[in-house]
Amino acid sequence: MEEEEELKAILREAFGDSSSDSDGESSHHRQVQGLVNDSTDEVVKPHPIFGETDIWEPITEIKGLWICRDFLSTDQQASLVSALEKEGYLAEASHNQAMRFGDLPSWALELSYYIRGNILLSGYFSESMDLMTSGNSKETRLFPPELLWREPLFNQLIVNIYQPGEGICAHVDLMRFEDGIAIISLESSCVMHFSPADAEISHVEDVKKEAKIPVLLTPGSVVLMWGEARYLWKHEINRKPGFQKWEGQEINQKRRISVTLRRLCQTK
Ligand SMILES: O=C(O)CCC(=O)C(=O)O
Ligand SMILES: [Fe+2]
Repeated sequence: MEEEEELKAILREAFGDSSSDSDGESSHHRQVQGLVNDSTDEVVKPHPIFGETDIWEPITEIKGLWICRDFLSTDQQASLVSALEKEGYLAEASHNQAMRFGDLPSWALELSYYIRGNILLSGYFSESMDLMTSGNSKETRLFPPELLWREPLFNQLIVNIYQPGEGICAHVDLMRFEDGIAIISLESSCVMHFSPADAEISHVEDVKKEAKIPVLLTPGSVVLMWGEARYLWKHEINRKPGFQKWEGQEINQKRRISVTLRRLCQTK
């Protein structure tokens, strides 16, 4: 029971108090309310809120790298693409990139709430391991609480639009961004490769300098990158012919859109 009270408080914190919210009819509020059985006031194990499943998979070779493949349902992906379209992000035909700092548009705030909520819920309802608590070793944690509870969770976004054949070179995200980055994928699937960042190679145990770890980014998925994954590994997407293979099959490439959410380091 105590845990249930705690969970309710956390959900209220993550999503706002729906009873006192003028926007009480918005879908995520309704869904969150659905976690508490009105007649018994008991917390029920939820239907996944944001997609078919809300399972977070660790990429076991890389500490701090997680993916939730069904983060956004097909409908939610379509709504996000049309929000981007309406705001002019998709206007250019060629590869382009649009950045926003500070006050994020409402769809990006909603994505942030979804990410926080989804992390919290999977931690609470995971039977095999508690993904959130400090009792867990740092390496197996989904996302450290100090990152999860910062306000705002994210204050910068990049929308990348890639035409078939276009990708992004191997890089570590700039140090002006804090730890804890989320990447949402839309439209075409693609393989993102992770390789050790040379300068830091000695810090990554048991990993060969040439290691290249492929991760399949499916539409509607979200990737979380923190700690070693964020600082000690480069990530890249090479969509030149021959590089986008998954389980021996070349991926049929279409336009791909990604939304990257980050937080700028505070300036003194
Ligand atoms: O498009 C992606 O999935 C990754 C984008 C990225 O790595 C970046 O903008 O730093
Ligand atoms: Fe990046």
